[in-house]
Amino acid sequence: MGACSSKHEDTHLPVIKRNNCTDMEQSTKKNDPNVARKRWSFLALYTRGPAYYFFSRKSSSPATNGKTNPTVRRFFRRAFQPLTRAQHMKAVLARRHGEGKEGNVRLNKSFGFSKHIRHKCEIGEEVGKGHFGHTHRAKFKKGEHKGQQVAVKIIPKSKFS
Ligand SMILES: Nc1ncnc2c1ncn2[C@@H]1O[C@H](COP(=O)(O)OP(=O)(O)OP(=O)(O)O)[C@@H](O)[C@H]1O
Repeated sequence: MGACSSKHEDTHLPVIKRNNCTDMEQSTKKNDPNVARKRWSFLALYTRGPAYYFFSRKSSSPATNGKTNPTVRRFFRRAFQPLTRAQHMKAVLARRHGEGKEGNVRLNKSFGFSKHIRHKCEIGEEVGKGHFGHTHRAKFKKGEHKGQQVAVKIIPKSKFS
């Protein structure tokens, strides 16, 4: 009827009319999202799951009333706290010694020399610096290694806590 008008009538092109609308109008109605939504609204199963709202950044859950949940975001942004220097050192040593698979690893402090190393060695100048300590040139004063030049790495006790 009068509600459906077409440009084709002006240009005298053949127009096939069906249900008072042209084919062109039928196709535009098909592409209209409102029409499509109405048509499929009876399917209650066609809804987004909670995982969609949980993981998508742009959309927000209807439960939060359009507002984002900062706690959830913060949780996902930083899943693990960064290791402290001591924890890092423990992890490195555990990996080096092939431990860590059991879970609870204890740091082995039985290596190296006691604080009386200066009685045994003559400690010279610093030759380098590592992550955890500094390395010095040293020479044994007594014992089976007397006269031998070595490099001694000094790790402060604070790094072991
Ligand atoms: N035997 C050596 N002779 C000469 N220089 C050395 C010797 N051992 C270490 N150094 C010097 O000391 C620096 C630091 O050595 P270190 O072993 O502490 O390094 P690192 O393993 O990287 O340290 P970290 O394990 O603490 O991260 C080296 O870069 C090197 O220049």
